[in-house]
Amino acid sequence: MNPWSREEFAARLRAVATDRYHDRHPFNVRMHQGALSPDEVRRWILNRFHYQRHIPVKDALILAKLDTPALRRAWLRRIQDHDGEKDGGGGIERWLRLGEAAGIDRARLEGGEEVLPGVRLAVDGYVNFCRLRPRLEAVAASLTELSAPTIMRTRIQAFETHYSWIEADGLAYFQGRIGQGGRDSTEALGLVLDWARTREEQERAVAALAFKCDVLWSLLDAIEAGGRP
Ligand SMILES: O=C(O)c1cc(C(=O)O)c2c(n1)C(=O)C(=O)c1cc(C(=O)O)[nH]c1-2
Repeated sequence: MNPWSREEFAARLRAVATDRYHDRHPFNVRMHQGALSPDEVRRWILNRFHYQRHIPVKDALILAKLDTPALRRAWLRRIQDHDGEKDGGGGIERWLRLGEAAGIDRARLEGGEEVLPGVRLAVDGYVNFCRLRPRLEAVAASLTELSAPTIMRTRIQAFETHYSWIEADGLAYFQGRIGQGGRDSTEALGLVLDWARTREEQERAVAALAFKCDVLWSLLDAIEAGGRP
């Protein structure tokens, strides 16, 4: 089978990142409508922290698959975005601040005891996918971020409107991700379009992105179902 043109391939990737994105998940819809209770918002923050803290781990696994200084330098920046260049900077710290702004102290977030089984499995699934699959698929999986700047803008507005009990400085994480997510996804899209040469490779990239949408979706399924009795 002939490969899709660059435009057709990009359009297929964008379609998956839109149609299967977790902004359509009922829990996310309720979050943005302002219908979550404070306990549900806190459950989301606690469980999503498990995802956040594993992002630099999966990015380190991807980094090890890149074979030029330029590619590694670009990917290293993602790890620094999350970990910061020194203590007290970076996205993980900002997520901890979000937790504190919502009344969850950092020891509770860092301890991770309330992370739900389904969330652990979904995050493990993503990390192991990036560990085991070739760079094309691991990078393609990050393309959910094509939809991330939009969801971040909507989320900031929803939090300001409906969850004003959360201190405003807690939203810095989302603000930072608008620019970072846009830049990261543009860069990753360029790599995937360049690397996938055959139709089979293109289809694998699309499947990797669909898998990642499922990871984000199951994360919310687990959070929606809630904790142990
Ligand atoms: O809150 C969200 O909706 C959301 C979604 C995604 C995404 O689409 O994968 C990421 C993030 N946040 C995020 O904060 C983040 O750092 C991030 C990294 C990645 C990735 O796969 O490399 N996705 C996402």
